[in-house]
Amino acid sequence: MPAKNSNNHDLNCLTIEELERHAANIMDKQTRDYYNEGADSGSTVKENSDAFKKYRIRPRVLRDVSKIDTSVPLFGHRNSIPLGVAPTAMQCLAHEDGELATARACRNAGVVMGLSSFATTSLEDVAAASEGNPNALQLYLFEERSHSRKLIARAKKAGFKAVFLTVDTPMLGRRNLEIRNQFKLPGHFRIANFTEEEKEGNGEQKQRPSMQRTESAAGSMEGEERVPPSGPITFHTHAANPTLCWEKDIDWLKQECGPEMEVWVKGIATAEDALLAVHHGVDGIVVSNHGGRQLNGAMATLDALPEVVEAVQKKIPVHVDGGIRHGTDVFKALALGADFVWIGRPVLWGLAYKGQQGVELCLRLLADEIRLCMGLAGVCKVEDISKDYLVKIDKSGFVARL
Ligand SMILES: Cc1cc2nc3c(=O)[nH]c(=O)nc-3n(C[C@H](O)[C@H](O)[C@H](O)COP(=O)(O)O)c2cc1C
Ligand SMILES: CC(C)CC(=O)C(=O)O
Repeated sequence: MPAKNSNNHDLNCLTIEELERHAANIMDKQTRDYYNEGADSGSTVKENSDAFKKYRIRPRVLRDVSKIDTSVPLFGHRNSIPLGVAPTAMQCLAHEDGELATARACRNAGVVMGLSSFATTSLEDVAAASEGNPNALQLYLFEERSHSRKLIARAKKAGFKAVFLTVDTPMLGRRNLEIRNQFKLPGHFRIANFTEEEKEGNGEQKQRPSMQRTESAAGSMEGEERVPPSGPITFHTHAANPTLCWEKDIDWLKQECGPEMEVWVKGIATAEDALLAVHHGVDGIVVSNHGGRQLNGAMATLDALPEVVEAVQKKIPVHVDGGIRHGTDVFKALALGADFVWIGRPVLWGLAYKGQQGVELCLRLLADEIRLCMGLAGVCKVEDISKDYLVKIDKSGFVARL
């Protein structure tokens, strides 16, 4: 069978599920387990995807859908689809070109890229590869402020449009395969945004930034005085920061980012926190449970979305991620009030499958599905997608209008 047909389809890979299967065969076990697993039993990873099945689309017909515009405004640009690439750490594990491949694919697709603080490519190199396509820097705000301050200043200088503060990691979730595999970043890779800190070394920082899980990720024991992490910047010592709080940290971050970069919070799951986010003047919210990698047993993000949308009352944009694998999933999330969605693992699968080409394929599959879904549902513009286009099906099969 030819690998491509006249529509330029990759005949071996026509869906995100197929991409996942190809990637699983290509990645080594350590990487596959690290990328794909969730916390504890992994039930939240599954529920994030399953939540979409509770909704069905109510298509409208005879509406002239010959001109469909899938683009949306974001960070002063037009994003070609209402979807962005969520920040995921250490992309060089999937493919040697890592974050550079993702940045180039995003640039070619006109899709925003979120870059993890714990990337294997520096933010300056990613910005250069993006050639003006907008990026957001995901931030793990360290207790040791000077490192974060430097990173923010570098992102500003490199032209990043926003900082996404991850707020669902006061401690790191327990990922059992990661522990069992004694997962660590192979020696030839770098946590590229912190190599300067490593060189500067303060005596305790002679080792290079490592990725080995340590028990300090769980925070201090009751009665023990908490000592901020020192030594090499590892994700297990520095990504989790149990001291983060609204009062102390959000104002500080807004001040550091200044007018040049928006400040978003990633990892909101309740109306209460959404209201606090609005109160503290952040520029936007991402409803997320970290792809089920943090609190297993948390609500699926699609289930958390309506209360956040209701609380925010359109005062700031609400985005969502978690389990999005089809164009129809994007449509459903938007119909429930999200302004935009982000995808995490599918991009890693694309990278593993064929590097930049694989990420382009991933984005193209979803872009095609979004357009097709809009056309078949009778919607020409993204802003016209509303809850009128959805019904919810409960366990007994009862169909309810929203
Ligand atoms: C392997 C992996 C690494 C991740 N790294 C980060 C990270 O460094 N920072 C962060 O805020 N979220 C991180 N995430 C979470 C994603 O940004 C996103 O919330 C999640 O992947 C969305 O769910 P999905 O993978 O089902 O699309 C990571 C997710 C995965 C799967
Ligand atoms: C640097 C990390 C903590 C990456 C992450 O967020 C994850 O593995 O889920």
